[in-house]
Amino acid sequence: MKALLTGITGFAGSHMTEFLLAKNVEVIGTVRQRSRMDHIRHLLKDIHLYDCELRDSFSVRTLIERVKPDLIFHLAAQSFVPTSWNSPIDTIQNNINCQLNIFEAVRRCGIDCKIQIACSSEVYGRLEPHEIPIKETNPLRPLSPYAVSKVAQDYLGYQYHQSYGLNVIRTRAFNHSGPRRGEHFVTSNFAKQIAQIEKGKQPPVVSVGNLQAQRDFTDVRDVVRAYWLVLEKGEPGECYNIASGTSWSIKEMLDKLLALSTVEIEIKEDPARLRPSDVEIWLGDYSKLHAQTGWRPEIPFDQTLSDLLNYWRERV
Ligand SMILES: Nc1nc2c(ncn2[C@@H]2O[C@H](COP(=O)(O)OP(=O)(O)O[C@H]3O[C@H](CO)[C@@H](O)[C@H](O)[C@@H]3O)[C@@H](O)[C@H]2O)c(=O)[nH]1
Repeated sequence: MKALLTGITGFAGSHMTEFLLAKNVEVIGTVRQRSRMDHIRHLLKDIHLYDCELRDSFSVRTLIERVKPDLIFHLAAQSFVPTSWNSPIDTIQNNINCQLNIFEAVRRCGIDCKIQIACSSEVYGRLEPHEIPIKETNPLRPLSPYAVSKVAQDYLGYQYHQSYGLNVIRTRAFNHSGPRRGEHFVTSNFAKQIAQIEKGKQPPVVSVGNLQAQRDFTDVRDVVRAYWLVLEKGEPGECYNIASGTSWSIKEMLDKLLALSTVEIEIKEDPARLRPSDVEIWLGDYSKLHAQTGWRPEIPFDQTLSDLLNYWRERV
């Protein structure tokens, strides 16, 4: 079986690759000139990489026609919410165009494959108190340009299934973390700062943004297992939440990281880290995914944070 991964050099992509190789799936990934290989260097001898600019329809079509994948995991995206405030058009164009190029290539080449698209809990946006925990049936009220791009990706997945019968499954992952998490995301950012403080490379002060927000964190290794299971057992055209079903405030998450450290650390709010609007609470209901595939989260959040902090301790 052949799997094509976009975003293979990224955080989720590298974990997805490890998962697929352990299942003896042939892994093919798309890269660009400027892609950094750090996360997949240890896997290079076991995978095939193709230069492909996903925003270019011709490149994507050529690749898909040549590879004829059985499975596509579409993980590439501009995924950092604050970047989408600074340059909304880039996030919107990038996230929508790349996915459309994949869909059009599969459709026009008549390739029979299953496609997982990485949508997001961000599609839900503003919530009413009675809507928690969040089900897939919840209204979508996106609160950032990034979230709007994910709504578009999500609905295009639905529409291509309805219109053309494309075998698309939409996953709405809530926050996820673990080793290799990009340093701009909150868990990784705090863990890296703590690791730097421990080594005396930063004064003993952690800079933070909004600590009141609550997030539902799942380990990335559980998330990629869900990505696999939805293609194996999920219903084409459907969407599935991937969540832990537990919510932590960002302050609670920071306290957990600080408790893993041996040094005294102060906390300081940095106004530049606050956002024009921030989703107050994520708490996902993953019962639909569980009923369809048997998935449930296995790795406790404390383990995720400990693995992440150790990851940074080895790198700073
Ligand atoms: N990044 C960051 N976030 C901070 C900080 N301090 C507080 N926060 C708060 O921590 C929360 C999480 O921020 P991120 O880690 O940047 O993630 P996100 O905006 O929730 O988005 C992530 O999860 C989505 C799924 O729910 C993903 O779709 C998205 O790509 C991303 O992975 C937000 O409420 C943010 O305001 C900080 O210093 N840095």
